[in-house]
Amino acid sequence: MEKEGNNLFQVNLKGMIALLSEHIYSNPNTFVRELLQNCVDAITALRNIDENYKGRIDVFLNEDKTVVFRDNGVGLKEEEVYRFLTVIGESSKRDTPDADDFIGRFGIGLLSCFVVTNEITVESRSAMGGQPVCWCGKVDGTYQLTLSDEERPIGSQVVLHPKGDWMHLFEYETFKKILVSYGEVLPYPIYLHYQGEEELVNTPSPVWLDPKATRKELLDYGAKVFQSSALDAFRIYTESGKVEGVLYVLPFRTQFSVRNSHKVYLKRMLLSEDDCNLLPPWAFFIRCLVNADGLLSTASRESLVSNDQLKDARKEIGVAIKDYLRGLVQNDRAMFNRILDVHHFHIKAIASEDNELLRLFMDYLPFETNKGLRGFGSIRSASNVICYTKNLEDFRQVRRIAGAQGWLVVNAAYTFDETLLKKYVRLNPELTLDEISPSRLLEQFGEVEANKEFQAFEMKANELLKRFGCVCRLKHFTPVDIPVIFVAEEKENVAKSANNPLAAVLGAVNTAKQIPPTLTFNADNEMVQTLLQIQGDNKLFQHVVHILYVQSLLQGKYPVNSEEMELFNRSLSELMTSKMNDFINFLN
Ligand SMILES: Nc1ncnc2c1ncn2[C@@H]1O[C@H](COP(=O)(O)OP(=O)(O)OP(=O)(O)O)[C@@H](O)[C@H]1O
Repeated sequence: MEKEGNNLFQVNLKGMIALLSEHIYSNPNTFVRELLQNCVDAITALRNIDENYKGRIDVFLNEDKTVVFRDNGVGLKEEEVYRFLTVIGESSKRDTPDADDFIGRFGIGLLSCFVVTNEITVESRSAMGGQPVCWCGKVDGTYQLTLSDEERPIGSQVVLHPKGDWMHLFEYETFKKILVSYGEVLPYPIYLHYQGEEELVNTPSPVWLDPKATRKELLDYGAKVFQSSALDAFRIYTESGKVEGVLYVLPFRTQFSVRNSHKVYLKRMLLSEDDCNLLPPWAFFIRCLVNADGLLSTASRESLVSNDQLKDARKEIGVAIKDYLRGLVQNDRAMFNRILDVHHFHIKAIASEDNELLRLFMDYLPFETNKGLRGFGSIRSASNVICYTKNLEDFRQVRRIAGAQGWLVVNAAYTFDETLLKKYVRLNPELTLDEISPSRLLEQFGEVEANKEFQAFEMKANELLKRFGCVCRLKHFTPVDIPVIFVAEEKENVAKSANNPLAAVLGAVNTAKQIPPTLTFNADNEMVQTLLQIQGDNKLFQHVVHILYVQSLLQGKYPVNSEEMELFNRSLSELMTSKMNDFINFLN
């Protein structure tokens, strides 16, 4: 039966604590971050009243296996303990005018301690007066609160009794490493106390947040932090999200799919070793070491909330990277070339979506041509007509012949290359693009005169290669040292390899032919001229045609099927045997 009125949900406190403490924080070290952060926030609250107040954090790894985080911050009064420590989700940092100054805001961070302890004790004395308080919360959801008349300094200390399973986290070296990783650049000094010794473990003013730091200082710092030196380093600052720090240019080629390691801090607390979506998707050649004072973290504090501010910050970072590259082109060409050497693929990606950078970078971008790797500047200074092939197959086929015709041909098969060429030519009307294909190339070859000898030659050669679907032609072309050239459009190329079942299927689907596979004999080549003279000797003629055919397939990197290979081997061995017999006969 339905009851009237608004009813309250019941909460299983124990389950809730387990959920929040064990599942929202994926890493057992998280409690160090949460406790440090509470210390920092408490000091910040006091500094908002007195800006000259000197905060400090002391962490004790005690002999009795207790761990203490102590701060000289604002502390808590009795009623604040009731309000903020006994209610899950309540936070003193959320609904205040200076909320933006604090790292915490969800009111659940302290619960992360329950991953490593069954009991949390908070001893505190408020800077705002009142008696010192001692609150002890247990993992079963119960707590005790006592007031004390004892003298205590202003501030708070949190005491944990680590659970057996997690004792290894409290070994000196391990614990110090965790403390340093989270607290390294927090704005107040952190002292670690162990066996009667005290050591400062952080650098409240790190060089990478110093606007006056030199390039060398930034590079040295990056090399230490990431254990890998960078090609270059430059500082950035964004209005949106107040992101400040250093971007490093990676010294090695990166894949679009590979994740690099970064360091992203939020209000000086380490947030993630991922870029947290601060970098634009094309900036894979960049590693970031940044602090964001104006962005929000998710509750697990392992990534940034994906909001408009983050989007705008990412845009500003994109602009900063482009500005940096633009500055190099104008003032430090040597560095730009070093970066291009390693990251030209990414730089091409940037130029392909930004006309201004395209104009600026294009002359320096490398393209593969039939005359080796060339900067676009050298390609366009050779001719206003930019010849290019769309795919690698076409490029392989045309490269040598085109070279002999004096053409410079760009292989635009790589990602971005064709887009870059087309965009750049659109921006520069004095240039034109000319797509070269094997069939276009064949059209350039000179016709032979229509005499009977030539026609008979073509007919006989055609007859021999008909079974491979290959047409034979006799033409004039350069260079003269090439006796034959085989040209087939890509689809033909696939269909040709009939011994491969997959190729046969594909061939059946791709029936649209552009040009038939054609073996063109060079009428200006010495061997072909000799071949023309032995048309009468059928065997010898056959062998040479077969060998030239298979050789041209191999040279053009076409697939050669087993029938073709067998023919090649047989022709070659018969030719050699007959030549040796001729020699023996000659000797006798
Ligand atoms: N060292 C401290 N000094 C003063 N107050 C503290 C201290 N530690 C905790 N508190 C109080 O306890 C509250 C709850 O702390 P808790 O760490 O659970 O959440 P939070 O810091 O407010 O938010 P978040 O969950 O985002 O970290 C705080 O809002 C603060 O009022």
